Amino acid sequence: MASSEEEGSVEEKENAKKKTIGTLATAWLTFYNIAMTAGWLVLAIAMARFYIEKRTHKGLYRAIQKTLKLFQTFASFELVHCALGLVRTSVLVTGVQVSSRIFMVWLITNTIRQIQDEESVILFLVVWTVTEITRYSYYTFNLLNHLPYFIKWARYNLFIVLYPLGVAGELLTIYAALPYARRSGMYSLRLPNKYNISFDYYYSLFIVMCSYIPLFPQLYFHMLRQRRKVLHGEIIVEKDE
Ligand SMILES: CCCCCCCCCCCCC[C@@H](O)CC(=O)SCCNC(=O)CCNC(=O)[C@H](O)C(C)(C)COP(=O)(O)OP(=O)(O)OC[C@H]1O[C@@H](n2cnc3c(N)ncnc32)[C@H](O)[C@@H]1OP(=O)(O)O
Repeated sequence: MASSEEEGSVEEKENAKKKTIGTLATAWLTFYNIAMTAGWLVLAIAMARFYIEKRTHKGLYRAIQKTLKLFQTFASFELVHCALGLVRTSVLVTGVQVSSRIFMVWLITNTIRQIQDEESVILFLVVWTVTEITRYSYYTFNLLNHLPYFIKWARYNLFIVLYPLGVAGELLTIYAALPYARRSGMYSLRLPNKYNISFDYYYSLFIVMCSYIPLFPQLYFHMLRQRRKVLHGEIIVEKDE
């Protein structure tokens, strides 16, 4: 049987280990949030400069696409953060949010070039940019324990308008992509083939569009609950999501 002295030192070691992990996690999250805020700020400046110089939105997506793809893909780390328990967020909610963005960037706007100049693309780009600058700066200042009230206010109020606008931009963009997806037969597998399976990207886009109906309200109500908790101090018992 271990003596009480030995037990005490095991506990001390465990506590020290937890503290080190906590410090490392905070350092990583601070670095990550600063990098993401900077990335989205660079995007905002690039978009504003493009529009001021060219006076048109045509060609804007092509001009900023590398930065967008880099930082939106980097957002996949958010799934790792909640899976590892570094942040108190549901993997499911984050998964839906991140995967829909990755899908929009890589499988819609990046691959279907003909739609890159659509106004709806600019709509979701502007909305995402405002959202992410606010969100990542909120996380950064929160971690540093110096959160200005206007950032807190913006984080938990702007989404009320920005979320529906972003969703509208995304849905209109997928809708604009439909004819090109149908004509090109891209990412589709027709029968007969050696795997004996068929997949139609065009129809799967309809499924994605329909999936916004049950999934978007979940995200929106999740944010409304967060808003009540953070701005009005309501204690909310979250069900396992
Ligand atoms: C394969 C094809 C799939 C297709 C699926 C199609 C269906 C799609 C339907 C959904 C459509 C979504 C569309 C969307 O892209 C449109 C837009 O985004 S429009 C723009 C407006 N959007 C927003 O405002 C929401 C932005 N997103 C988020 O806020 C988050 O992603 C979300 C997961 C929704 C919510 O975040 P969270 O639950 O984390 O809320 P909090 O910010 O309050 O954080 C909770 C606590 O965790 C701490 N935290 C979280 N992340 C960090 C971090 N990076 N660093 C440090 N701390 C972090 C946070 O501080 C909170 O801690 P505490 O409670 O202690 O204060």
